[in-house]
Amino acid sequence: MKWGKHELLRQPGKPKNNVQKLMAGVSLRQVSKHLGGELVLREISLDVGVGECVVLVGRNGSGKSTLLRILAGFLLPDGGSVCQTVKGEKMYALDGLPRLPFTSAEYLWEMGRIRGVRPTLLRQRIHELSELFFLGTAMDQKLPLLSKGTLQKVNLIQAMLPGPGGLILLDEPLSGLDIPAQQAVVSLLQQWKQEGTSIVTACHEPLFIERMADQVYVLQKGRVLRQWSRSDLKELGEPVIRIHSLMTGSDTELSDTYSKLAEQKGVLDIYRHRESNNGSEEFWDWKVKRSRSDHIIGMILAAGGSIVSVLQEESQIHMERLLKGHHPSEHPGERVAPSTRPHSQSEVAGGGFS
Ligand SMILES: Nc1ncnc2c1ncn2[C@@H]1O[C@H](COP(=O)(O)OP(=O)(O)OP(=O)(O)O)[C@@H](O)[C@H]1O
Repeated sequence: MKWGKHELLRQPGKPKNNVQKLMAGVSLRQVSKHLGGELVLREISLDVGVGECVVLVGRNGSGKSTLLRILAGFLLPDGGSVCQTVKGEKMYALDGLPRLPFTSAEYLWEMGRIRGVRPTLLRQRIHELSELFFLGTAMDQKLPLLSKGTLQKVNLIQAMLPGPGGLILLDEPLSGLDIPAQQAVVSLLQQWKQEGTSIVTACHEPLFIERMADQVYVLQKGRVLRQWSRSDLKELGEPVIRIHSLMTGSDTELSDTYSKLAEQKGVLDIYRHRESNNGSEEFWDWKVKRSRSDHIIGMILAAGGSIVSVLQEESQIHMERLLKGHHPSEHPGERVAPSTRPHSQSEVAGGGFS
């Protein structure tokens, strides 16, 4: 389902595209914050343009939630300045939605009213968002009884009631959500971004980062370790498809096939899993560029292999390395020569899935 078929959340007169990206939508300069006697944010400077998405990544305790709370105005910085010229509402879905004794529907209604959304519009928005996030009967359940993922959906919906424009702050928005709900959130946020909504979010989902981020700030112990831009993410190249194939033949034949196919354009990695020491069957896990996947599947079949499964789109961001400060497109490992080993071990060409 594509949000906006009713055009309700589109602000009249606002262009859908070509939103001017002002570097001064939100600016933090040298912001520091102590909590419990500890310096948890150290001289953070950050700019969010209008219609830009900034993603904060970092290990637990690196300061992401504290930074979001400062942007939301829940915490005041001890040092530095926060300047916001973004027009429109400031919306937030931060961690820890209180489990108040309301049903989801009651809670969303009250939150919308507090935010000043007119009743007719509010009713429409609650209806559309609850459908989009597949809330179903959970609308009539009390918040304390909701599952973690469902509570997260309610949290996101309450943040989105004012509609696009302004600034939205999201702490791990996809956490606990099922795949359809994750996809719904990402496509809605993509649409909101195009309509000029500035987004700041702590998120560790590589595909979210790849699709949404204009800037990525890597936090480490309260500092900005690295900052990456959209152009850095563009170096990631196109999305990746995983193919699982069954290959048959003698050791020599399989090695020949491997040598031939591993060099094909668009092949990024191949893991070889031998079924048994004596047998002539191997499972190969492939990582290939999407644009070459049909061609490579054809080559596998032509080599006498069969396709066990094809999985869609994997992000090329290596999160662990990103958190350590490496460039988003940098991958570990080099291609190694193929060899055959027992089933318990696997071979890898060109690094690994990790
Ligand atoms: N109210 C508080 N009092 C004292 N220390 C706090 C408080 N809130 C957070 N901290 C500390 O501040 C540091 C940063 O916490 P924060 O929640 O911002 O990190 P985070 O990057 O969001 O972590 P996580 O990924 O686990 O959510 C941590 O060391 C945390 O223990």
